[in-house]
Amino acid sequence: MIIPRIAYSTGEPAGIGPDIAVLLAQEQLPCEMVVLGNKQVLQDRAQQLGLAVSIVAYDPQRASQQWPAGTLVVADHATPAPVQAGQLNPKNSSYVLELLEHAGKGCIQGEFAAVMTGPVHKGIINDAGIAFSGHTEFFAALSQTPQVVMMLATEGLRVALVTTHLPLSEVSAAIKQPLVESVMRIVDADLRNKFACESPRILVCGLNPHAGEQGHLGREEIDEINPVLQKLQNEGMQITGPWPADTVFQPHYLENADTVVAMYHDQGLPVLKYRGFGNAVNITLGLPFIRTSVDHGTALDKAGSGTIDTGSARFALMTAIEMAQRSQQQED
Ligand SMILES: NC(=O)C1=CN([C@@H]2O[C@H](COP(=O)(O)OP(=O)(O)OC[C@H]3O[C@@H](n4cnc5c(N)ncnc54)[C@H](O)[C@@H]3O)[C@@H](O)[C@H]2O)C=CC1
Ligand SMILES: NCC(=O)COP(=O)(O)O
Repeated sequence: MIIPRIAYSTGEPAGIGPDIAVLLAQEQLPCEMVVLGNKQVLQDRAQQLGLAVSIVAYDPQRASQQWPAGTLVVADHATPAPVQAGQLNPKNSSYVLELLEHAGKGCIQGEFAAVMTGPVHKGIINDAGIAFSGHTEFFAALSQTPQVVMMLATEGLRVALVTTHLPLSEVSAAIKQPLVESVMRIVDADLRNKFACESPRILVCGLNPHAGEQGHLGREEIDEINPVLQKLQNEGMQITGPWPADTVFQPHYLENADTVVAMYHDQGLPVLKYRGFGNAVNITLGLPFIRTSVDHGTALDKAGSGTIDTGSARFALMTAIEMAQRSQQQED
């Protein structure tokens, strides 16, 4: 059996991304996890956590293998400035992006079966003068994919988004038929292909309160969302809506659905995180490679403290492995 080689990009070095690498490596993993990061930072963080790690230099020519508990396979990248847990430094932003580029290109070229990303600090990257809104958009641009979809999943609930990291003041203008249609098609296709969902049942939120109340509280449902849903229903897709977002997140609706599609980030993700924070995974749909992520941010206040929860990281890693194995089976 092929052992999947999964890249783990450790993200913001002052955050909990390096802690996650050290903690996950304390047990034997059912994959080869290649840690993209700085060797010294990882060693220092392990020492801070009081955990022993044996660091092995990553060699892309070596066959992928399982490593004993306590081993960290590291693809070493230099940080421009010294790293202190919890202290952001814009000088290290170029390093963070270098890790993502390594991960993304490695996936595109087949070196890695998937990438799991650790958390980055979007603000400090922007402070460094680099335009960056998130991994989702970064990997879309890197792979020249015109449209991707952010989806978070936890036990019993998946939420995909039509818009991602967009100021609320720009959301309404972005909700247009072509975008809504391409997002729904990607969600439907990836649930079939990557999650073995034979005929995905998709519930779509409206944008406005009460899904616009027949146009009295906004027209996006009538002008932009409903025509797309009708077109896709006519093609046989199991898609319904636009539902009022405060109605659709109820067991009665969710028990007959494979995913909810929300119109914007904070319409859908608070519900998902309320249900499953710490046990959720973020997956980018529509990419030409597999990317999963933790459901949380950099948690600067907890870096090096030994008090973090690795539940989401484990879930993200296991999801990446399962997706990679399914993709391998489809190719065989
Ligand atoms: N995948 C990614 O790269 C993500 C990055 N972020 C970025 O993270 C930065 C900080 O965002 P915040 O809103 O403060 O969210 P956050 O998730 O970093 O922290 C929120 C609270 O949850 C706690 N927390 C988070 N993860 C934890 C874990 N694994 N174990 C224990 N406690 C945990 C933190 O200590 C804090 O109290 C922002 O720059 C944001 O853009 C946010 C979400 C995802
Ligand atoms: N709230 C999840 C989130 O914003 C993660 O974004 P990305 O970095 O995965 O694009």
